[in-house]
Amino acid sequence: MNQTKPPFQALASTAPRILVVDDEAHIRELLEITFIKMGMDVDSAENLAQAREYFAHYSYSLVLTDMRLPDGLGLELVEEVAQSGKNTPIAVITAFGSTDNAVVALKAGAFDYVSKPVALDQLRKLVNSALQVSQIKSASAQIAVVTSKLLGQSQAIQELRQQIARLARSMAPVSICGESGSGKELAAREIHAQSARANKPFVAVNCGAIPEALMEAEFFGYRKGAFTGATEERDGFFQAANGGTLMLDEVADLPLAMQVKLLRAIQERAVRKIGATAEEAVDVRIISATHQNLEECVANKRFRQDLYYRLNVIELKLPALRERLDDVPMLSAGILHRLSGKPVVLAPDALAALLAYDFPGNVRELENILERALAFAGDGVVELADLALKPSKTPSSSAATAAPVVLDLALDPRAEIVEPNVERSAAASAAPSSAPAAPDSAEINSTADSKIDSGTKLLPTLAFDGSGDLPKSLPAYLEQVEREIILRALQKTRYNKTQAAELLGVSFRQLRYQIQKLKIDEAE
Ligand SMILES: Nc1ncnc2c1ncn2[C@@H]1O[C@H](COP(=O)(O)OP(=O)(O)OP(=O)(O)O)[C@@H](O)[C@H]1O
Repeated sequence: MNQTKPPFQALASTAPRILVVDDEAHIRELLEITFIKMGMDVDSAENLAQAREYFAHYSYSLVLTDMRLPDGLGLELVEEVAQSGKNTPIAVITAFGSTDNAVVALKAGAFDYVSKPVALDQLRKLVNSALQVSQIKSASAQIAVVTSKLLGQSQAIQELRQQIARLARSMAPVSICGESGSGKELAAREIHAQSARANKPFVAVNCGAIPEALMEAEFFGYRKGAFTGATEERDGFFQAANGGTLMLDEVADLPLAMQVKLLRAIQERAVRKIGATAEEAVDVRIISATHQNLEECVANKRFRQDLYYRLNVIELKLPALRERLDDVPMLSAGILHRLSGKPVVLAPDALAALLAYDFPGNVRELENILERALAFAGDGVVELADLALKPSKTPSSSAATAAPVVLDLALDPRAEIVEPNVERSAAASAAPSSAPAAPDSAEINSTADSKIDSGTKLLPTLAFDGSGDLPKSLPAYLEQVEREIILRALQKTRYNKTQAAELLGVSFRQLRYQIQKLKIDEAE
């Protein structure tokens, strides 16, 4: 405990050093003892002025400050430390129940917070994360540039990569917005991969894909015997992501009742399994994403303001591809290389056509276009016609023999990126078999085995009968086939997209993308 020693002497110790700022002597003492037991050196300050002096003289692995101090607010220190350029993680101690303060501090640059009364195990976790952050902090900016999977050299993407590297050092919830296919999930994965949580799970949950009746079980888990069919205890998404990151994709699709439960879990950092009496602590960083305007959802009362406030601590905006078309050459080269595994080039007029396109489906659409083009391209060159960007172009007859329906869906490059032991997407895991059944599951089970017939069977219902003349436009024809099949699957599943996707053998995201792309009105 160094408060009585003459300050600012040269340091002999190489142990991590922590600065505790609190005006209450007994709290300082408790914290000092805890940190010393953890093998750290501790300096204590009882007000802002002292804290500033310490911070100016020493390098710290963590600063931990109370919010209310005799000569000012802990928030001022948060801002000063965050802007000091020293990359020191700072965390705040908030009064019990004062989560608003925590949000304000996180927004100002705090790395994390603990609430009074301070739980020692939470404190230890916080310190361990801070130490890891300090260790990786200098390397992380370089890692971001060298190993980022977010391709592109545009100003917007460079800034995005820098923002991600900064966000990776904090625990603050991040809300990612951007059009469909613009890279929101990829960005979330990067934040996780560059954070101190990288070796813990990243769990992506598609909130729009979980039947409402199963949500609580999916998010929080359940105890054996909690309801009929709960034959064994099961963890939910929160437990699966413990220590790591939980991505709530399409968060605007959460029903209001679930929003209340989620807010509580996030605030308390604890969840209660269905059928359990006690809560269990969970240490999860939340990243949410949506392509909808959350503020509008709040204004329309479809999204709770308090949850919005809690999730939207830091906002990350993904630019649409049409706003950064200068990234198209690099993205195309990267995607073609990934898909074909050998050198493939874009003919100059093909590249020019892509540069003139506005990509309503963003990078995912570019991937789709290139994947389809690769199927047509020969000799390692993708020609303009292979892109099939303009429906008026007459396709070659050899292309017309390709199996049409399978083509667009099966070749979709967005097959879920499954990383070993980290992924548990809601769409993929669907309902726990033993959890309460979705209202229409009985009907689905009866059809689940019989996948929709292959495209050739459907052809007679379309203008082209496959026997003589070629269709006037192959892309338009294929779209029509695809639209018809998707509509049939949707009707058959009473517009349950998760089950329709299962029926068609594609992922939920793939189906949702096709529905948007083909502008399928679900009331059709
Ligand atoms: N900058 C990028 N560099 C390389 N690939 C990218 C980039 N941005 C997106 N992608 C790729 O585009 C596809 C779509 O990205 P992603 O799934 O992250 O989008 P999204 O915004 O989460 O979509 P949705 O809103 O539909 O959930 C993925 O295959 C992803 O790897």
